[in-house]
Amino acid sequence: MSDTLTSGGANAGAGSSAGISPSTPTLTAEPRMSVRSVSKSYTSDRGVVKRVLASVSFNVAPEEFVAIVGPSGAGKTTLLRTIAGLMLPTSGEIFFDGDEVTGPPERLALVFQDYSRSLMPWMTIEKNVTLPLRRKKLSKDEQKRLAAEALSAVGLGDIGSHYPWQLSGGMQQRVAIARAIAYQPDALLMDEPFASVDAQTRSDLEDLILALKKQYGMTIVVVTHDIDEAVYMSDRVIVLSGSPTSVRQVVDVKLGGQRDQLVTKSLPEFVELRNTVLTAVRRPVGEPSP
Ligand SMILES: Nc1ncnc2c1ncn2[C@@H]1O[C@H](COP(=O)(O)OP(=O)(O)OP(=O)(O)O)[C@@H](O)[C@H]1O
Repeated sequence: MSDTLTSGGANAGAGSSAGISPSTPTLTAEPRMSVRSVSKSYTSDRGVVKRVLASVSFNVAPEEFVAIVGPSGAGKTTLLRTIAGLMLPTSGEIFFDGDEVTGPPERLALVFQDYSRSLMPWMTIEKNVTLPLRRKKLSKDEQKRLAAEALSAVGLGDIGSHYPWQLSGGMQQRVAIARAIAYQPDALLMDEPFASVDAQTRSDLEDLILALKKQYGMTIVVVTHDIDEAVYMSDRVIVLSGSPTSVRQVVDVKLGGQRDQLVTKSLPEFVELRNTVLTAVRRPVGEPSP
């Protein structure tokens, strides 16, 4: 285990409040995503400027699973939306496969927490899943094939003709995941994807995402409030400081590729990693990391 900043080339933003020194990138391959000194401020109608991100820097390697955690209101969603190209940074740059992100990259898909707002209630499940595929200009048959394959991959093979409101919350979130998978993205960004489902469904969806990641070889970045979830699912956990946010600490999660809800979470290494992440999240501003 390491709680330093060397893995995957992640580093603390300049002037990190935790006083962590920048790391030496260790990646050999070109990163899938590179967040370089990204700052983001919002300006209110009355001209008040609020700085939310303060020089955030880290890389994400191809097929890596990175979890982002941090205090409430730190700017996690802002960071994810900026990486997704849904808004531009105030300063700094984001690269996806070496190209600067100036809008949503085509090979990237998003899953948000609120499935009830991300699925179109008047469309069948099949139509919801094929919706983003229109961007790819595929034939109708190919769209249907990809939708059927993705729905089957999330365990919902036979509900293409149903409507979202006929499904449980967990099933709707599976549909949102299927929609992302059908798009065959290289990378998946997820913002609190399991926050609105019950505990059992949550662990099922965590395992589903891990299985899909293996199957499709995706790079995944997830924002979560759940420290156990962050450690259980990821290869690295990036801990953000309070707003204005920078990278406070990066924790390598060396638990191997095979995760199991009972076995993995009972390992002493898991407990130690969870404590390391929790301590980093709770550390008061200005207090250096151990
Ligand atoms: N579009 C916006 N305009 C102005 N301020 C915003 C906007 N979006 C977010 N903010 C502010 O930026 C700060 C960070 O918000 P953000 O949602 O990114 O944090 P978060 O870490 O994801 O929060 P949470 O942990 O509660 O989900 C908050 O103070 C929020 O009010």
